[in-house]
Amino acid sequence: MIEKPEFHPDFEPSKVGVLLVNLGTPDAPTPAAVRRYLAEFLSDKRVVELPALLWKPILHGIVLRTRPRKSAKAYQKVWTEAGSPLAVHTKKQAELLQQRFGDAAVVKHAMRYGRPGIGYRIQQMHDMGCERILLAPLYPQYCGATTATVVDEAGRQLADMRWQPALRTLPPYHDDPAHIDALAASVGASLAALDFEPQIVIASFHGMPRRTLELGDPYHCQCQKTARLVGEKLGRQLFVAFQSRFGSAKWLEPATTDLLKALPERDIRKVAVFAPGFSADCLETLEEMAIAGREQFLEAGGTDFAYLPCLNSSEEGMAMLEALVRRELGGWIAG
Ligand SMILES: C=CC1=C(C)c2cc3[nH]c(cc4nc(cc5[nH]c(cc1n2)c(C)c5CCC(=O)O)C(CCC(=O)O)=C4C)c(C)c3C=C
Ligand SMILES: [Fe+2]
Ligand SMILES: [Fe+2]
Repeated sequence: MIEKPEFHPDFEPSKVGVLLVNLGTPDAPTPAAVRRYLAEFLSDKRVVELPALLWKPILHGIVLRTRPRKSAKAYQKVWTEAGSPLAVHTKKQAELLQQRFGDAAVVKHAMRYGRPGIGYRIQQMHDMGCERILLAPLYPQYCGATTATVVDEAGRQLADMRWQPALRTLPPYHDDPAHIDALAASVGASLAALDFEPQIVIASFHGMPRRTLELGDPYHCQCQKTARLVGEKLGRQLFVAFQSRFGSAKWLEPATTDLLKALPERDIRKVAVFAPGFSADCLETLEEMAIAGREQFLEAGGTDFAYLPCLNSSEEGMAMLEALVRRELGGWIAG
């Protein structure tokens, strides 16, 4: 029998990990917690692409003094007993995906801002024996402010590790048939359950500064493609709009709020809105669309408004995630 050298450490058997990542959310719906979250999020150069000398005084002198209180009020409207909806859905997605993979992979979730952090999770999974990790940013459309910053953050963690896991990243899945089928099935079922027939259905994506489109970010085109493909599958045209405008620069248009306010004048009084850029419902969909968007539309003269939920941890959504992840794990786990 060959003796193990005394200095040789014990290793866990090699495992495969899957890390689902979403944006992040405050720890509590309070101004202090929201301020901590916004300070981290809005200091990311991938999110606000302004020179630091110009942006830091605005961020610390204006934004972080005013926005936390306003945003905390918005968070309070959607907060649940289990916590922030985004955190609840993302955790659940990881738990259900873990059940689908069983012993074949270790599945965890992380947040780009706030907790649990990406670096913490990569280290934890590596300590558990994951020598191969699939990093899966849960953004169907690629955007520097979302997908790229997740990969940047993982890179910072790897830079500090003596023994790095091998890393793969999930590509954008805006036009993946599994994604389009899941969205069409989910939206189709939600529309069929309504007690009114919407005259139009709006696909509302998170907005981005228009400049990012001019600089070559594929986000705008990928949003248009998702909406076109889902529309084809549903057999109806979808209207694309962009929500959550931030700051005074020009953002992608049309803005969802402007569209909702203008539609009743054109005698469009029954609408349904869904948010195919979000893999889980969150502040931006539940407060900005389902609550504020509804009010804006009804005040402008609309009569019927429906917000249709994201895929979240629905059967369609989980089947899609499993299909995407299984494909990306090709060669790492048995077919
Ligand atoms: C410059 C500002 C912002 C850019 C660019 C931006 C891009 C972007 N964001 C998401 C997804 C989410 N954003 C969320 C919240 C949120 N977003 C911004 C600003 C920008 N987003 C702010 C200030 C906030 C915080 C809330 C507020 O104060 O209004 C969330 C929800 C988080 C939650 O806790 O529920 C998500 C998800 C995408 C997909 C995107 C670019 C494509
Ligand atoms: Fe955002
Ligand atoms: Fe485009």
